[in-house]
Amino acid sequence: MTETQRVLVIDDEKINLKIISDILRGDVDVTLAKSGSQGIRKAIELKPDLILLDVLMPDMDGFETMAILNRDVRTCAIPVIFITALDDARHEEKGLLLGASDYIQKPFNAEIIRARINLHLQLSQQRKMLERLANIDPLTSLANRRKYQERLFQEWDSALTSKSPLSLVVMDIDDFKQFNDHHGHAEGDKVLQQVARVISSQFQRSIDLVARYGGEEFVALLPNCNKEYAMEVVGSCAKAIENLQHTYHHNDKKYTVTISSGGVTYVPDSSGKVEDLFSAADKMLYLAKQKGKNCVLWTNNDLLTSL
Ligand SMILES: Nc1nc2c(ncn2[C@@H]2O[C@H](COP(=O)(O)OP(=O)(O)OP(=O)(O)O)[C@@H](O)[C@H]2O)c(=O)[nH]1
Repeated sequence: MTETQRVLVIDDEKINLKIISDILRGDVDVTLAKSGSQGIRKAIELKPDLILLDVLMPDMDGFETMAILNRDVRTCAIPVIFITALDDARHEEKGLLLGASDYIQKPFNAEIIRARINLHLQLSQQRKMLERLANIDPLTSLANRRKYQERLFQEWDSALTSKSPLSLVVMDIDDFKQFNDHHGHAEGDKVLQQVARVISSQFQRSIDLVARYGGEEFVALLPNCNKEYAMEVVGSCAKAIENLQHTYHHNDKKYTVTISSGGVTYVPDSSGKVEDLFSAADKMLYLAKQKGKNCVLWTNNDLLTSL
């Protein structure tokens, strides 16, 4: 089922807001704002698929509003269509140069408005689909490494500002080569999918990011999260994965699929480097494997600062 798309209309004249919402009603969700500042607030809050923005408004005009929307990471990707007067070529040009996707002219022509808006909503949908494809691992539907890297930098900066602990854990399936050799790659894929589902169901805070780092390795990035909570969740993941009871025999010994994990909790400061966070967790993972696998090892600031 496709979601109804949302269009935000920003115009100081009530009559224009009414005409446009009458034209669009039924096809899309319409949200109205009667000033630039109100429009910016609603754009941040509702993340519309498209914004229609009047050029001439008192206080903050359309160009200023667009410049603020462009500077904010939460709104800069939302396409904007300027509303201009029919004979206003200079404003059209300035709007397009600022990055507007298109313009519609007053007095309004219902058919042209519908056609233009439908076109831009289609483009917006395609762009979102491409964005999803670029950020999601196709086998497990988890975020991919690219998405994880992007979030890591954002969360590092934000933890640096708020001086809050950032936890990172790397989880790796034990002896997965043996499992593949015994059951075949297709069964191995199914295990990866199940493990991914288990891991993402255990990390329940909406701010946490779980991603497939590559191969049989997963990462979880936990903003504002202390070591105790992070270790508890990772422990639950490990138990739930063992309980899946994927077993096989190798050299007359029975094996069950398990994971080893390495984690770090760190309050970023200017002396630390974001890359060292992963290195510290990965080092813990390495030690967990050395220790005999199926266990969790964790570190904190000390290791990170000595890397
Ligand atoms: N089925 C399947 N296997 C994968 C995928 N990606 C990586 N692998 C396999 O994961 C295995 C990883 O092997 P190793 O790096 O030797 O690690 P391991 O056998 O898990 O050993 P330890 O990490 O030391 O516990 C290899 O056999 C890869 O082929 C995948 O997408 N699907």
